[in-house]
Amino acid sequence: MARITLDTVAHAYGNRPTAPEHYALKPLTHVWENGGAYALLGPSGCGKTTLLNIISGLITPSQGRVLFDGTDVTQLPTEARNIAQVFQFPVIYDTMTVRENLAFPLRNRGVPQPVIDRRVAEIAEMLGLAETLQRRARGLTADAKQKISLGRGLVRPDVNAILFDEPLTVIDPHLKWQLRSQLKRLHREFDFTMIYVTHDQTEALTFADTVVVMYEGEVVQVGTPDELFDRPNHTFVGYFIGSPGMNVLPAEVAGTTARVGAHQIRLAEAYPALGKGHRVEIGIRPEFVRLSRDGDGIPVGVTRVDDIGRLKIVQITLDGLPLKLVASEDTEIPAADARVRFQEDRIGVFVDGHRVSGRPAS
Ligand SMILES: Nc1ncnc2c1ncn2[C@@H]1O[C@H](COP(=O)(O)OP(=O)(O)OP(=O)(O)O)[C@@H](O)[C@H]1O
Repeated sequence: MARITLDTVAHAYGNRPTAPEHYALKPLTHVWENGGAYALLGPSGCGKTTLLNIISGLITPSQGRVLFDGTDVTQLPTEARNIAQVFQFPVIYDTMTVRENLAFPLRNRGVPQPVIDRRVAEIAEMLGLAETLQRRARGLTADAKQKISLGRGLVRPDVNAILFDEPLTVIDPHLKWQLRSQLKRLHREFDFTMIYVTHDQTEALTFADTVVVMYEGEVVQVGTPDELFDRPNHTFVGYFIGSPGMNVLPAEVAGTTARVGAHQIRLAEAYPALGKGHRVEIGIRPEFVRLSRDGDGIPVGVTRVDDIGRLKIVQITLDGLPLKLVASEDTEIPAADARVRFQEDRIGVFVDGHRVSGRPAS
């Protein structure tokens, strides 16, 4: 296991990057702590695989350094980094048995046979492959083949890190849930440094202790699932994490007031006058928008109500701007003259997508 440091690492696939948008990965400094369970989360094309490949050595970054426990490995190939990788699609030997496939990474390193046998049995048991150990991989289902791939990634106990690139994409949804929990358990048991790439927030939030959120080649926030929910640093994080995502409204902000259309919304903190050539927005999660009962609050139109069991998701418009709120199942949703309140201390202020901090209101 190793502590992996990325020191102002950036990457452009073209030869002569001249503008920030030429970079698939914009400059990033980050430390992946020894034994951490990380998810790298973001939409398609945001640079997740590029970042993972820089760590594994499949890509040499255009700039910056990669350090494993303080040693510069930037120019070292994958084989020299002692990293295990699991890809989206099975990487296995079809003509070998399941046992031979699982044993391969250990045999390759000259691990003694009794240790191989023990470790293969342990991993096979954990992944539900014990019954198929004698079978050739060729005839197995896509699910089973990907499980073998996972097993090959997990079988070596001495790796610096295990990198997973969307490893459950081809797996049946029922099995997905099960495998995710098993990976989590395995992390607790063996304390591997694991980095798990996904564009699925459920997958990221259930697997990881720390989630690294990427957007357009940039890491926009690193935090625990709770931090990402409670205090998104970027409107994208607010929108991407949570279901439904955070409401984002264009606003004019000065002092403790946000003006949205014709309405004034009180903020818990004070801000200097923001704007002038920048995009100013406020963000509030649907969980913190409440229907007002006392005839006070901001008038909204209700456009749709979805019952999702114990909760209702209510779609509303505020001066034509679409918004969502979450209410409990027994909440009466008024057909007309609805008004809402925003929970002040849950409103974030964002300039050009990035959260800005206010000062305590006097
Ligand atoms: N070999 C390459 N040559 C040129 N551009 C590339 C190459 N690989 C990736 N890119 C570009 O770099 C950007 C980031 O791609 P990357 O594969 O890292 O994103 P991702 O978040 O992993 O996406 P996905 O989830 O779709 O795999 C994209 O714009 C992509 O088109």
